[in-house]
Amino acid sequence: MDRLIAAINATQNPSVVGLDPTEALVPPQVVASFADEVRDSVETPEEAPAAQLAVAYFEFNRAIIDAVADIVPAVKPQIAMYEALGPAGIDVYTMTCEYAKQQGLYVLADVKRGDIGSTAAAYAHMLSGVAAGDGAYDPWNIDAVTINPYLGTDGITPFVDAAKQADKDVFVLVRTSNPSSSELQMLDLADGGKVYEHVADLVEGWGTDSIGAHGYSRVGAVVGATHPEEGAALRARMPHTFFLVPGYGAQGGTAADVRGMFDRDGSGAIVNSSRGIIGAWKKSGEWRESMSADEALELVAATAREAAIDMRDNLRMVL
Ligand SMILES: O=c1ccn([C@@H]2O[C@H](COP(=O)(O)O)[C@@H](O)[C@H]2O)c(=O)[nH]1
Repeated sequence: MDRLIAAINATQNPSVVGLDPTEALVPPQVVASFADEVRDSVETPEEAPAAQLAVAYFEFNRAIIDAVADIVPAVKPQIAMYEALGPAGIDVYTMTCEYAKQQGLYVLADVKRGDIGSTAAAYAHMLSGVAAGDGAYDPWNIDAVTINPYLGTDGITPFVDAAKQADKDVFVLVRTSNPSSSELQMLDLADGGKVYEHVADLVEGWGTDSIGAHGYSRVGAVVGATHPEEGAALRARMPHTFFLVPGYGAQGGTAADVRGMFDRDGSGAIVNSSRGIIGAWKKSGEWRESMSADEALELVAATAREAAIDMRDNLRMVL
């Protein structure tokens, strides 16, 4: 976690931009501008719409990354949006991660893996790469992954081991931001605690032997901005666990809501916003159907930067 904390300190900005493109979030003229190029490159006509969207996602992401790389420490590409497009989407996912790394950003792959140990070990190669001669082939260019703890310790250990080996990090779901999260996470345990509190204790334990120079381990926790009281209680309960805090903006979380998830020094957490930043162009009222694709991308970039600066300034105000 030390590299992430150093990047946060360098930008004085504990926020991460979520790269979650969807067809509705990319200006239509940007998608349309790739029609000819894609028609000539696909093997079957059926592949064309997904391939066209995938190329558009990359240009959209690139415009956003260029617009925010000097003011944010990290990006969080959400793999679901890319997987939905098949192989072309996966290619664009890896291209996006690589491009973000080249711009000096910490790349947090939101992939929410979780499986039995042997399969988790395969998934964990996303962090460690695969053996190639004397070295390793690492096509993903990421710094961290999100993981789901439902399968317990043997589903987590391969990721923690791979993170140690590759000097990377993991973030485990503890108290998620979604409305139904309480169905499981708030269940009472026989000893009087809640399920999410037990998961929190496991996560703190999984990190004990990887505590870095800033006092936080490689094993972080996902704690939703939509649960301010529980988030603050978790901060006290998990002194060595860095938090990834989604749910800011589009899901209703505010800077005041996340204040308690930071430590006394204003460290210990990074807050994500995806739609609030990458979809800011739609709310600006400045988009016109008559714009060219380049003009639309300029609007995307300018509004994303503005939204990222607003978020940074709002967080700074409460820290
Ligand atoms: O508890 C969780 C865990 C993950 N997420 C992910 O974060 C982003 C949030 O997107 P917004 O557009 O800012 O709402 C998205 O990728 C989720 O899958 C989460 O929201 N809550």
